[in-house]
Amino acid sequence: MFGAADYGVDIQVDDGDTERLLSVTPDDVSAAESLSFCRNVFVPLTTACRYTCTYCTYYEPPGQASLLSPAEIRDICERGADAGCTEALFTFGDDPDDRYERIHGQLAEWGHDSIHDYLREACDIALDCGLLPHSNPGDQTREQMGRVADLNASVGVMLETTAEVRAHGGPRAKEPGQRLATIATAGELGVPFTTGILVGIGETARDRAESILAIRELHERYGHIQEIIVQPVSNNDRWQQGSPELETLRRATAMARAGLPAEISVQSPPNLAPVRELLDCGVDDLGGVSPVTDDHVNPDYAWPALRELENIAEEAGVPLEERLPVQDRYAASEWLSPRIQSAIEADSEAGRRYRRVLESV
Ligand SMILES: O=c1nc2n(C[C@H](O)[C@H](O)[C@H](O)CO)c3cc(O)ccc3cc-2c(=O)[nH]1
Ligand SMILES: C[C@H]1O[C@@H](n2cnc3c(N)ncnc32)[C@H](O)[C@@H]1O
Ligand code: MET
Ligand code: SF4
Repeated sequence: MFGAADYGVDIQVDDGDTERLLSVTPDDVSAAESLSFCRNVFVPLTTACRYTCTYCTYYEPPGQASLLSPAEIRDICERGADAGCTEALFTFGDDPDDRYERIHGQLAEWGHDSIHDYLREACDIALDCGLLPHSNPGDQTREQMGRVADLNASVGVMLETTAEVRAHGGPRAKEPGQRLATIATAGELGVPFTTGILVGIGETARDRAESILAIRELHERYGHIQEIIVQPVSNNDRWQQGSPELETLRRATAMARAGLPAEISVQSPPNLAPVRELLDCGVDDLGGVSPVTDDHVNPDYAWPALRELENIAEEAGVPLEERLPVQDRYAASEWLSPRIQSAIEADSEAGRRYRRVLESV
């Protein structure tokens, strides 16, 4: 349990008063009544990336970066569909800049003038294989997101933090302003959205509170945030500064739960976080878990088997529920394009699989 600690963070407001904007006490947060997860395949479209985040081993420099071919995308998606998955997760490097001539040349050869134009084809392949696309291409302009919105069940980008941190520094720095703009764009376009905070990259507790409040504000404006991931940064060959302490993660998770409306799920990734020790802080989702592919962003951290997720839920005394990459409350409304809606409703093997997942909860 929480102990006596007050999880609050003082935020100094403009007029000089100190206001407790995000003050969390044990009474504000309790364990969720169920745990959900989504069966997915991870499709790493390209390892090219305009940024160089210091904790990330995913991106590769221009001479080495790769691009999956349409045949490779289809192969991953078919394996996913065969394993009962419902989601194709397109997570890849942020919009490769002009240093990546080779990648742009390859895209041009395949008839695409941008990575988003190619993502559109990739989503089409996933749908054709019976998977619902969830794309996480990092920062996007309105035009880029608009290019792929109708072929995605949901879209996501980790806010990570509103703070300027050294981990994002250097000549090609990820900027919080641009991340927030991407989340706002999704709201304007009416796209169900996943975001999250990355804990332990040099941000303070106050920065985490501000990040959560920024997400809340955008959700209040657009109503499009379906879940927030509270993700601990993990050690790898490029990042050896360690992961956050359990207590830090507990505070961050509790703060997310208490600071956001109940309809927003709080996700803890079971391959990166000690989920069992976070459940009483309000976690209700275990995110996308793959029976088929690695977590290509954190390849040293294997997905737990379904049996392990069942154990976690059983020990907590709550049901484990499979979900689609879009939350039920967006599923049958104006939030989804006709193409995605008809994929869910289709009288096909995939449509029946989606409805089984929807009806199981
Ligand atoms: O398998 C993963 N899924 C990741 N997901 C997918 C997530 O686990 C769920 O599959 C989605 O929430 C859709 O239901 C992300 C989704 C986002 O929108 C933003 C970031 C991530 C990060 C990961 C990730 O590192 N690994
Ligand atoms: C897919 C998401 O994974 C996160 N990400 C990138 N590198 C790491 C790491 N070492 N540990 C945890 N998360 C990471 C980024 O925030 C990205 O948005
Ligand atoms: C591989 S990282 C995930 C997608 C994107 N490059 C981001 O940082 O948000
Ligand atoms: S975390 Fe995403 S944006 Fe940062 S370097 Fe890795 S792939 Fe690029």
